[in-house]
Amino acid sequence: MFSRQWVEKDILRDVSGILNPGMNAIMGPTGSGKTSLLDVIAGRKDPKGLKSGQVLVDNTIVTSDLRLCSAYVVQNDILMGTLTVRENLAFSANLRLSRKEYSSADKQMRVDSVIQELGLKDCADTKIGTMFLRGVSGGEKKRCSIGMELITSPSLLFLDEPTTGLDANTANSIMELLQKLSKKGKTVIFSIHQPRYSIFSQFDHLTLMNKGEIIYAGAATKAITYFEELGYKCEPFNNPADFFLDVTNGTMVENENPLAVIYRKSPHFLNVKDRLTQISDGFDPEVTKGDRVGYATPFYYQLMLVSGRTVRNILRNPQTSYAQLFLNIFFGILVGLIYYQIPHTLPEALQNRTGAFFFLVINMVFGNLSAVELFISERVLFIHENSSGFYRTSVYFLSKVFADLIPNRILPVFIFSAIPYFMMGLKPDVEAFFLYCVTMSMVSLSAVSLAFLISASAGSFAMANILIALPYVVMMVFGGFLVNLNSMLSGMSWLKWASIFRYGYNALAIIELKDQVFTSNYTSMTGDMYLDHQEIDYSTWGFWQNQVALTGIMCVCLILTYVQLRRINRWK
Ligand SMILES: Nc1ncnc2c1ncn2[C@@H]1O[C@H](COP(=O)(O)OP(=O)(O)OP(=O)(O)O)[C@@H](O)[C@H]1O
Repeated sequence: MFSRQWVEKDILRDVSGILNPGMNAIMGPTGSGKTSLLDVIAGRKDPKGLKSGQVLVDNTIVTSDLRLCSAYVVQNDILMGTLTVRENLAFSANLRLSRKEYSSADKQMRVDSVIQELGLKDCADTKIGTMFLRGVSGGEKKRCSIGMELITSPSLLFLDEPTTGLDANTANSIMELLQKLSKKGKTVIFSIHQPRYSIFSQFDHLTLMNKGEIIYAGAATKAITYFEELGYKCEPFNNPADFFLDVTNGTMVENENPLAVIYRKSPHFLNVKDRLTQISDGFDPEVTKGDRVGYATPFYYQLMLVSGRTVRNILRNPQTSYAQLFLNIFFGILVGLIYYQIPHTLPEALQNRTGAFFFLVINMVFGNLSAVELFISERVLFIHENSSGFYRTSVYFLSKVFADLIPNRILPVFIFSAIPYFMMGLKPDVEAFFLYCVTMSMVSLSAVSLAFLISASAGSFAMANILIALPYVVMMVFGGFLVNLNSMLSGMSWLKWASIFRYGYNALAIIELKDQVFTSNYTSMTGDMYLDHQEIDYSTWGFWQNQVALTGIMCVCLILTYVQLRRINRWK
């Protein structure tokens, strides 16, 4: 149960070749290793998995830096659904084109020309679409994904199955566009499953894969002759792509791949091997290490654009924000009604006040549970954009803090705080009200920060829900209201130091009860006496230490959130 056994699997074996500018197709049946090969060449596979071999681009060893200066179109389109096609393209252009070389007008022109080239004019101002919002069609989405990469005019373009899921005409027009680019001297490398003839005829170079090995790599036009020489006949009118798949099917003999063995002995491969040996002989890894590639745009500019997009996304998808606001108003009124005009007579005066404070803190903490979805729902988008050089991790993190934490988590708190404060008839004092709002905001911020940390650490909602429930419930028990912390086992009571509930509850109790006098028929009791009895330090520092502790929890959680975002695995 506790020991993990890793089973090693050979996914690519003895794969060598040279790809030049032009249309380079990687073809083969499903599971033959097309995507794996593409990812290795593109520097997107975890180097730990590569046991031997080297990939060179322009005589430079491929590192993850290649991701910043090449383009990669993934199989499942990853776009911001609430933005239009034009806005998505502009986002890519603004972040990935250097401001020194391109003015705003130049970037605008590039967006327009990509829209023109990809035939996206009719849907340029249509939103991409989300789960709840019908947007552009699948083909238009695919073209937009390609456009996001073409914006930078990359000399090296990788595409993982660019035609999968598209109708024949759309697939054809996309391949024609890629061919046009390749004619301009760009190296287009793509995996493709079963192209029709008109698409196949656009390939310059073909790499045929079967079970992780190459069974042919060379000019696409010479592939049929190669297999005919081996005794395989392509029937007239048969699509060569279908013919190659038929050839690969059924050629495995136990663990042997005879076609791969024959290919490795062919004069063509020996020739390629000689050229590769020459390249590696004249290759000095130190001299050819290549300069570190940086981001195209500065930090503050990225922050402005990514925050702007986050705000726009919230405004166009306002359900969560509305629900948050509605929930705050509803619970504010509910608390106000339950504890309406708390009297100054004992025992209600103390019981209702302390009960109300605990209820308010519970609402503040649990009302922010929605924050756990923040990094999970955008995880794929973040990984794709971050690893493709759109923006730094710190930019993404700060954009969430500015565009989500402040408007979504602080503003509604003031509404929630103000409603019950006056309905309950708490201290009619401006300073007390202000300190009460500060405390509620700090409770909200520290609870949200903890939710952010869980969100950045968990891969799924289910996991995040389990992980968030545990600290919230433990902190509630150690909040000082449900159980007397002094009577607790000393081995457990230290947990009170990490309880957001305790700091929030203590601060609210100090603000309201300090210097108040409560009476009953024959006796009177001061708030200070109650605070003494509960061992709550109500000195000035005693009050502020709760705020310091909440700030500390918030800072630690936010720093750890950033660390977790950096640790997310970007390798495929
Ligand atoms: N991380 C991994 N762990 C285990 N097996 C893997 C891993 N990555 C790839 N494979 C296996 O390697 C083989 C090649 O996978 P790959 O995705 O490259 O194939 P493909 O030719 O692109 O297939 P398809 O056309 O279906 O996308 C498959 O059998 C796959 O299950």
